[in-house]
Amino acid sequence: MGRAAYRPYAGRVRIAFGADDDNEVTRAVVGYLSELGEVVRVGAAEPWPEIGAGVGRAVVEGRADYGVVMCWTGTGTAIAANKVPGVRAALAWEPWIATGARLWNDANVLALSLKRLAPDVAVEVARAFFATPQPDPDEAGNIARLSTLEPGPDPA
Ligand SMILES: O=C(CO)[C@H](O)[C@H](O)COP(=O)(O)O
Repeated sequence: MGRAAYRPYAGRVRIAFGADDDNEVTRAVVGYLSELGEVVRVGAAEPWPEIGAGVGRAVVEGRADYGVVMCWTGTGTAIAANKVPGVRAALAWEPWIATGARLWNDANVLALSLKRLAPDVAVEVARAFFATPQPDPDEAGNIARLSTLEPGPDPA
């Protein structure tokens, strides 16, 4: 899977973005996302669980096509986003992981650490995520299986 496999997005994408802190890494990522499409900011002043879940809800409710969450580790917002049924949030720290999350997991939310990635690396990871628009068709069964693991509605 080399760089030649990456394809740019055809149209403008709507990206829900939430972070529980603001630094040069979050600003670099938001700058890149703003070039890519429309950035829908979610819950800047809220604690990380609300930010992660808020971004997840924006995606599954169709207010955004994808989400990006950031916190110190990236893990808390990823966990919170994954509590929302229909979200497939993936923590990535290098481009190959982000590409694989799109290809093999159809991840719809990218989670990044705002403390442990350099700004240019964070942007490269996001670029890899958004340059991979279609999941691998061979993984369709496994990706569909994920939704069967989600809790169903409470019995009446
Ligand atoms: O990485 C995080 C969660 O995984 C948070 O960003 C980190 O724990 C800081 O949170 P708070 O400002 O609420 O102490």
